[in-house]
Amino acid sequence: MHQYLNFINGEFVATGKTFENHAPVDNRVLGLVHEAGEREVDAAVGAARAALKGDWGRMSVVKRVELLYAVADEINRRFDDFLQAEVADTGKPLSLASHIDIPRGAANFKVFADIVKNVPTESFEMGTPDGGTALSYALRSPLGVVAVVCPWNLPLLLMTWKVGPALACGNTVIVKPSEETPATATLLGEVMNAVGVPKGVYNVVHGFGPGSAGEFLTRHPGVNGITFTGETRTGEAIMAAAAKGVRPVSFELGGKNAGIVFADADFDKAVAGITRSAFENCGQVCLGTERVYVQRPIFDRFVQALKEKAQALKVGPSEEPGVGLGPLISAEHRAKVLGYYEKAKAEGATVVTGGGVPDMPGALASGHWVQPTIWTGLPESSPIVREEIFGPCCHIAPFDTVDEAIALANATNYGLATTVWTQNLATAHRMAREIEVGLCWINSWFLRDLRTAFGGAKASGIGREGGVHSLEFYTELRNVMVKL
Ligand SMILES: NC(=O)c1ccc[n+]([C@@H]2O[C@H](COP(=O)([O-])OP(=O)(O)OC[C@H]3O[C@@H](n4cnc5c(N)ncnc54)[C@H](O)[C@@H]3O)[C@@H](O)[C@H]2O)c1
Ligand SMILES: O=C/C=C/C=C(\O)C(=O)O
Repeated sequence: MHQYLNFINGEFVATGKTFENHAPVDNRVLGLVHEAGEREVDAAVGAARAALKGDWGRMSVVKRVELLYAVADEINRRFDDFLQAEVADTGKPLSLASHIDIPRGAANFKVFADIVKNVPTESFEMGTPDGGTALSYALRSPLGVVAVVCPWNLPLLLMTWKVGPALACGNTVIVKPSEETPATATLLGEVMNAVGVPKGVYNVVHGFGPGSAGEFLTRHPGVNGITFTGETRTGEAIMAAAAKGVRPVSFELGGKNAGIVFADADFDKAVAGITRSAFENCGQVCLGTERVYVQRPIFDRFVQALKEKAQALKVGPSEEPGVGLGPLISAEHRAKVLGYYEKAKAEGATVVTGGGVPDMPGALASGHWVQPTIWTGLPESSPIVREEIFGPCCHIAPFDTVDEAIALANATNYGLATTVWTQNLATAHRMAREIEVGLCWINSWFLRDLRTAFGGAKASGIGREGGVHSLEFYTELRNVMVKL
């Protein structure tokens, strides 16, 4: 039976306490995960602290950057190991993991290695009251020991999106992967040892949230900052933990994103874009679209076209060619999503397609499958339109004016992302300016330039990561004033 061990101070560490890791495609047991207790979390924080004081803390930026490039190259050299591990843990299609998850898992190290190598700081010269001058210059130093708490939907990508800049800025990290997806964070420990990253720089503790590794880590007084991606309500709990000791947080949280399609849009591109944003990764993407608003003249045509796209999605296991939709991550999450499917029916929604569970053959019948689903006809007040479902489903409603589209999109406590489809420049820029989100895609979705600011507004997050913006969280900026 495969064992997923903790990774502390360069060593793989078993504990006496394990839990099963299940494959979403057929619920088979993939292995046993060794849950870290307070002792292991304390050891990981101690190792990270020691590394800051050791070789890693004394290492030049040039050498650090070389090591991060080596990490990326080793991930790419072991591409298939990471691909198989990620696909087993999540059930996502091979095509998706091989084009997005694993390549980005490596790229996240290279982009921040390049940024820290090239980013300038500031300097000012001023006149002083005695008629002389003074020179100020800024220095960046590492934040210190950083806790990285990760979700299960894009496990490697979202973990290295944080570990990459953290290490590039000279910090050390303790990663707490989701209990649903332990594999690739553990595998990265092998990579760190293989390329010579000093022990204690990268640590992994497995477990759950409350009363387990997640809580022990975020409450640990030796942690200098917490970067977290997950549900908004989890963010609230972690923020409370971070308050003791006044530790900074960087949060990527939940969303209930709107997709807005104007009558003048390129119709086929808009249909393809909304299909991706609603159903990719089985709807388990925080940036995904669960609320679609379509301008009235093309509403019926658009609903029909999206229905055809949803019904054309091949549902099946990762390795099957042409699979477009895998399972949800767990039986628990599937029960949550199916609860919303039932709620929509009970509220009288028009079920355009889906709303249930596909028939799967053999062992696959034990997987966490749901049908891609489209609803119309519900009021904006419905929980289906208000609450994050995080599954392959969306509600489509018509609108008439730009003002109405903006009001509909903004009528949520979330503020993560939106995707707007129009060929009218004025409309596009007005939507971009007035929609209250951190990420606005025009005639595109999930198109990523890693140098740009990434994050959510309102209840969807705190702070921005990406490009030089990551340095604001992962470093302390010190101003030095010299009297000349
Ligand atoms: N904004 C983004 O970039 C982004 C990206 C991916 C996922 N998400 C969000 O994440 C959610 C899905 O992921 P999930 O179900 O893993 O989220 P989750 O909040 O349930 O768990 C995320 C991580 O937090 C840990 N955790 C839970 N409670 C904790 C606590 N009290 N203290 C410390 N750690 C705790 C979990 O063990 C897990 O590792 C969705 O809401 C989705 O929108 C957001
Ligand atoms: O599910 C959420 C996806 C988040 C994506 C990123 O953080 C990224 O592309 O850097």
